[in-house]
Amino acid sequence: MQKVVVLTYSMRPVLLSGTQFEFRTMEAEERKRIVREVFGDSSSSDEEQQQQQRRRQQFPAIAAFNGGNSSATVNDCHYIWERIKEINGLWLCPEFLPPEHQSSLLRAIDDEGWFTEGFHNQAHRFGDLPAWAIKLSSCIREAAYFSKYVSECGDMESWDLNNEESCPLPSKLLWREPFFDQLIAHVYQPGEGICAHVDLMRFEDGIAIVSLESTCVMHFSPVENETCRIMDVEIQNKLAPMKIPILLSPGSLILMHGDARYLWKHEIKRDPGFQVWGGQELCQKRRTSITLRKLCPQV
Ligand SMILES: O=C(O)CCC(=O)C(=O)O
Ligand SMILES: [Fe+2]
Repeated sequence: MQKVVVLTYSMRPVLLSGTQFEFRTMEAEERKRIVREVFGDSSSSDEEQQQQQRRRQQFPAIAAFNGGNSSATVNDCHYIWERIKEINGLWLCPEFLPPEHQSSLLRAIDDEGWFTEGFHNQAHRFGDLPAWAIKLSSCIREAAYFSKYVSECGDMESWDLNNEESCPLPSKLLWREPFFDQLIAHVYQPGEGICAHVDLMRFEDGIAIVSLESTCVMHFSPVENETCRIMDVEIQNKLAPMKIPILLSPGSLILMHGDARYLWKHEIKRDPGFQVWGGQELCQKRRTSITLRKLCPQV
């Protein structure tokens, strides 16, 4: 029997078609050393190509999404993220899924038959996620791992393993298993949205939202708390209208953790006058979104 040792972040021995896979846990330092060994510290363009090839082999989720066609890898294994500077823990990847992946995702949702009755606009799934959602989760993990972002001074930066703030998700969330075990698919007709809320506390930190079809603006506003109540009126007035707009285009992904998940509400208001970007009212069509979260362990 062939025996393969896979270094991973959690202990999961499994047996797959005659091959025994033994998963061994790695400590953070060892992980860093291996990542350095595999990807190297510095790179010429040749080396960079080889690195990308190796990464593709290691993280085949994107390729698998498109029937094994590895040429479909987004941004050649580097995902460009925007850190929303006003909100700690909020990251946007505007071009997460290329159009062909968006279409296959919409087809997969359609095939589930959740929305065949026109009046259904939300479907929840707990526990074992459908195969397409598991692939999507892997793509999200890949995107968070192979991230580049535009720094304050406008330079393109890569994730610095020693600086969690430069990564769209802290490693303890990025490498948890399962990454997600709950999903909601929403379908919004023009004019429909979702009121301001913080996601329920029964879900862990680290939430992903993938947007499909019509572009929309999601607004983030701070949760009112004791500090707000005791602040003087002038400060309150300054804070009250504070709404941070984020443009969610088709194929985009947002990741929320920490403050963004617990201290800010998010909402989509599609009444006239609220869906404005660059001074222009957005044209509204049907919008679909997929929210992925992990349930807190039951006590
Ligand atoms: O549709 C969206 O983009 C937001 C969904 C959302 O906030 C949720 O499912 O909790
Ligand atoms: Fe939400």
